[in-house]
Amino acid sequence: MAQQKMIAQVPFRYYVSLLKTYLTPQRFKVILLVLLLFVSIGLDILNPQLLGHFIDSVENHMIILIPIALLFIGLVIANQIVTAFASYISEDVSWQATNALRADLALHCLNLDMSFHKAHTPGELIERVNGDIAMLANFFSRFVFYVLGRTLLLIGIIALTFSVDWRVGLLLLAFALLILVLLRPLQNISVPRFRDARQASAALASFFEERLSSIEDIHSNGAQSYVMLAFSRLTRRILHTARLSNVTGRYFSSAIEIGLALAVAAVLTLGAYLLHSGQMTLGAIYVTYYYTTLLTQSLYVITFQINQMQSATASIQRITELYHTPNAIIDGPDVPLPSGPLAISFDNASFGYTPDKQVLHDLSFELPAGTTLGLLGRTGCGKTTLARLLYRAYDVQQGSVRIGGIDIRQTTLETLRHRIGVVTQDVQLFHASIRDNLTFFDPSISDERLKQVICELNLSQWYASLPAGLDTIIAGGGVTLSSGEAQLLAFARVFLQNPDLVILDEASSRLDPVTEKLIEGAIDRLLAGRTGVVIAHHLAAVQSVNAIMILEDGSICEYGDRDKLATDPTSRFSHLLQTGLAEVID
Ligand SMILES: Nc1ncnc2c1ncn2[C@@H]1O[C@H](COP(=O)(O)OP(=O)(O)OP(=O)(O)O)[C@@H](O)[C@H]1O
Repeated sequence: MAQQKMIAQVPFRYYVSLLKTYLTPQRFKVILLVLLLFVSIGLDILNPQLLGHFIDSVENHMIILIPIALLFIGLVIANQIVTAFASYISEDVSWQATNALRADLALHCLNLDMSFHKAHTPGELIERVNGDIAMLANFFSRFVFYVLGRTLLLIGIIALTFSVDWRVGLLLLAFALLILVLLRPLQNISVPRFRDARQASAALASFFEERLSSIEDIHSNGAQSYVMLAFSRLTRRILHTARLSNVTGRYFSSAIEIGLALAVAAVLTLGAYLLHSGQMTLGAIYVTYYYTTLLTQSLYVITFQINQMQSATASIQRITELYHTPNAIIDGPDVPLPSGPLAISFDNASFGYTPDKQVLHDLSFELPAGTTLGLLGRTGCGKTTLARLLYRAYDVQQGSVRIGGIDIRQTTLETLRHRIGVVTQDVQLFHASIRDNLTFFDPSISDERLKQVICELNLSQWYASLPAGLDTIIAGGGVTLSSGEAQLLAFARVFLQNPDLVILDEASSRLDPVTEKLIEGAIDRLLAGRTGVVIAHHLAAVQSVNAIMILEDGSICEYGDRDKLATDPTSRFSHLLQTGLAEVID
């Protein structure tokens, strides 16, 4: 219902602004295209006149028949060349515009906040950025240029027939208006059908993407048949909606065909009457007949393109919706953060993912710059959530979070995230080379720097075993990394970024004892001279931190200097040290 409301609200000026934004950079090509269209329209109108002359000259001026015929053939060939050139430019302009829009939308999606991404599956967004935008290519090329061109042709034809005989002109004008008026209600029937069809296809893409990403669970549970059941339900919906939308589209061509038959009959009857009364020549009747079919063809093209536009309309509506989805995390005025390690402070900060459930309650603490905090607590107590607030994956609902003394809402996301390095529990690797996985496709980082970081992480031996060094392709058919190795790569990424605040979320939990030992020293080096937050389930991971915080149900249960807490027999931390973290916390 909300969607329906939104759809009804896409204003005409949005189409204009879309065209203006994406066609202005290509204005010279657009001007050339318009000129070519004019030439082509002129030729379309001129050619039947030649044929009329030809027919009228058959009886008396045989001598000029051959030149007329040759000129006619020449103009037809010229028209075809002009049309081919125009269609090349039109496709070029439309795909350039479409790709520019695609890039803008992709960037918008990448920048949208985490709550948006939790609510929309990647499959759904891929369908928007790919499927819906492909629909728009039609709008940019065929609709704009063909419809505009054909409309001009239509006006030209009607003006010319008026000059031949005002009664014929009036008849064609009435016919064109009638068809255009009839199309309006048909359009209202089609738009929702097209939209449903696109939505059904987006739902399938989203479903399949989600299932493929959990393929391991599906295999291990033998759940293929259940997946296929849901799959066939979705494909049935596609069948139903696509059938309905395509059949609705047929109404247009049927209306046009019937209209053409009526118009030709009316024009020929009128022509016969005028011929008999000596007011019209046979050639003029032929020209009128030709114009009637040309006019009908143009109406057909216009309505067919409007028909196509219906799908573009549905796409535009869905793209508009996505494009105007505001980012919940808004850049501040870019108050600069101090250089060097960054202090952290939470002031009465509260947060919940949903309004009905608060996850962190009224947190207040300060962590001086250059010190490291070990964050402990039961599963689900809010450790990861606290870390997410630091890099503004989400914003607090009450209170504030300050980094380097600055409220993080006063900085920009770029500034903030540039200064923070994060290693999360789930390391995402791309199907790309080790180099690209380390640098996030940034070519300015040299191979020497990468090798230096690999060496610092004591990964030289592992690196030597890679078949193609930094060019080794990982994931998606390439070299498969263990989760430990993947985490080591994530460490290397943070090393390269050289941040002033480092967050390690369960960073060592997946490492086997040997690998863990391997990078222990590297972690110390990574945290040295920086502020650090280490979320851990292992007490070993918080051995060298300066401060300890224990969270319980989203509140601070204990916070203080690690050594002091360790030696205070009444502290929760010293109790953990004696009993072992696993029994008490997990
Ligand atoms: N994206 C999310 N949307 C809604 N609720 C969430 C989301 N992420 C976490 N939660 C909920 O918030 C609470 C705190 O989760 P959080 O991941 O911060 O805990 P944690 O202490 O890091 O747990 P763990 O030790 O298992 O990683 C949990 O109840 C969890 O279900």
